[in-house]
Amino acid sequence: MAINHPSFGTLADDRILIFDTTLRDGEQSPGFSMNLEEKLRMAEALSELGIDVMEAGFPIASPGDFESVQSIARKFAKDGPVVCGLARTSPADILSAAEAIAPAARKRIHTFVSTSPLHMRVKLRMEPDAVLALVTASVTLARNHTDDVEWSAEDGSRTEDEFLCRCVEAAIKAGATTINIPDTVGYAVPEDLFRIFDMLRRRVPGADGVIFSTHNHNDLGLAVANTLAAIRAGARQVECTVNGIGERAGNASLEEVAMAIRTRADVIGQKTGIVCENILRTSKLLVGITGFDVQPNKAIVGRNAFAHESGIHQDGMLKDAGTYEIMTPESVGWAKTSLVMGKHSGRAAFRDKLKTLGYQIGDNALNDAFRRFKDLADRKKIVYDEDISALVDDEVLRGHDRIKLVDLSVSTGMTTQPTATVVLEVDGQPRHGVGRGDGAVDATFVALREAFPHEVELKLYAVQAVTDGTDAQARVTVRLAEAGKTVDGQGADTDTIIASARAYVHALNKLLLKRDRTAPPEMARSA
Ligand SMILES: CC(=O)SCCNC(=O)CCNC(=O)[C@H](O)C(C)(C)COP(=O)(O)OP(=O)(O)OC[C@H]1O[C@@H](n2cnc3c(N)ncnc32)[C@H](O)[C@@H]1OP(=O)(O)O
Ligand SMILES: CC(C)C(=O)C(=O)O
Ligand SMILES: [Mg+2]
Repeated sequence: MAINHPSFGTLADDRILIFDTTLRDGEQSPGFSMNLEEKLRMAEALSELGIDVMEAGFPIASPGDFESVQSIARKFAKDGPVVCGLARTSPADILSAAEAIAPAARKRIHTFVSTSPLHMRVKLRMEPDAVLALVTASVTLARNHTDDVEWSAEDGSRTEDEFLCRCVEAAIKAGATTINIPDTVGYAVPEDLFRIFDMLRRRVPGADGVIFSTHNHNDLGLAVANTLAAIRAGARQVECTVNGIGERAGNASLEEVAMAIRTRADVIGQKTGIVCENILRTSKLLVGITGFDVQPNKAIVGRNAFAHESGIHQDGMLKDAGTYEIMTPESVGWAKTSLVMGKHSGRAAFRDKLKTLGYQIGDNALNDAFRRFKDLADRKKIVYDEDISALVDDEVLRGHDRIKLVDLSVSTGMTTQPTATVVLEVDGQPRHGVGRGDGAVDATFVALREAFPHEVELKLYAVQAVTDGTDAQARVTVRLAEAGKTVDGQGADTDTIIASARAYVHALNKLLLKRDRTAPPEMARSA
């Protein structure tokens, strides 16, 4: 049945209201406090995200909280989401909330009290009848200040059915327009949520004229599942936070709830007003403000949420993204799917990556490059595009080399003279060389000269890290000069000495090519 609500008018049967409490319950996460300017920026982003109600804070909690709620209310003085302030049952709380939200075009007071036996006995130290009286008094007072009043049964999921029904009935009679049943301690399972909402909607007089709301904490990792169960039982408002932040293990995450509703509309049959394309940037804004990143595997907004590393998945993705993606990354604000290159990647993804990096290489070169890529991926946690470019440049450049570096070992230390042993293949024949030097690189170059005797001048030796981190590849440039001809050789590897040897051998090959072009054939092929 369509509900007529003071802030939303007639609410369509298939519309779920998103009540965002990032600025209130979310801010209750240890270390997540935001200052006024940060809250205003978040408020702007949340409004652009299309939330329906913004719980802007708990005005009685501190002068700072009061000021932020009031400033947010001023920001939405003409239009925007419903601005909500939280209040306990005491008149001081309710009056403070009323004053703070007053400037907003649409405003809500959210008043709550615990209804579970444990909370009433030990926390409030009150008899149930006294709590019931507070429900009526607090909602009545709140209604004197705004038509839009939400009442919450704190620890509602651990409240006895009979008493919960009496409290909800009292709140409705006193004028509450939204009834929220929180799973305050994240104890419930989806079956509990379905049962509670179904029970309340069937048993409480006046239940069909109000919006039921669900507010779930994630202590058992069930906040989103519980939220969906409540929707199935008729809840029309969902309380959630960006990135799922909130008290202890957090609240139901806004992005997960919104995308579950959208992606599984076939089962859930509802929709929200969330502008899903804005999800990622809102999440990133919160991360920037609080300094707390989301875990990489976080659904929707984690950096791996649309990243594929394993070869079989990457192959499927290249054939049809539907094979491994249930929603598009673009639909929540990501630029595109990322095929992450790592040790689980296969040839299909590697070929595709080369294509996007602008390489066109034949099958043999591709196979050689792929072998080196797998070897690199075994040694390096993340293989970046720059690593692949360095590796392919290295491989392509070596395609027709007469001299190939087959093996290199170096021993060095503070009290031993560095010694290098190299194995080369020159025109298909193995050559060995051993060299000692001032350092490991020097010894390597001496060993190379022994394996392939030549007279050249070393003009430049430069090392550069391809990416960050101690496992980054080094890109080495070696400049050699011979008889007025100068060549640059490049080599890349996670080991600087190997990269240096590769660069030297590359430069030597270039010199041989130059000799080939200028000398008669019989001379050119001699070392
Ligand atoms: C489930 C939730 O998320 S509820 C919201 C939780 N958020 C916060 O608590 C953040 C902001 N809180 C605060 O800044 C402070 O706790 C304040 C300003 C609200 C209160 O501070 P204080 O007056 O020093 O009280 P204190 O925090 O020590 O204890 C809370 C009091 O509120 C009472 N209380 C708790 N809930 C309610 C309620 N819904 N209605 C009336 N009283 C309540 C407690 O019984 C306790 O009263 P007591 O001091 O008589 O035992
Ligand atoms: C104040 C209420 C709604 C709350 O945050 C909870 O019970 O978790
Ligand atoms: Mg909460």
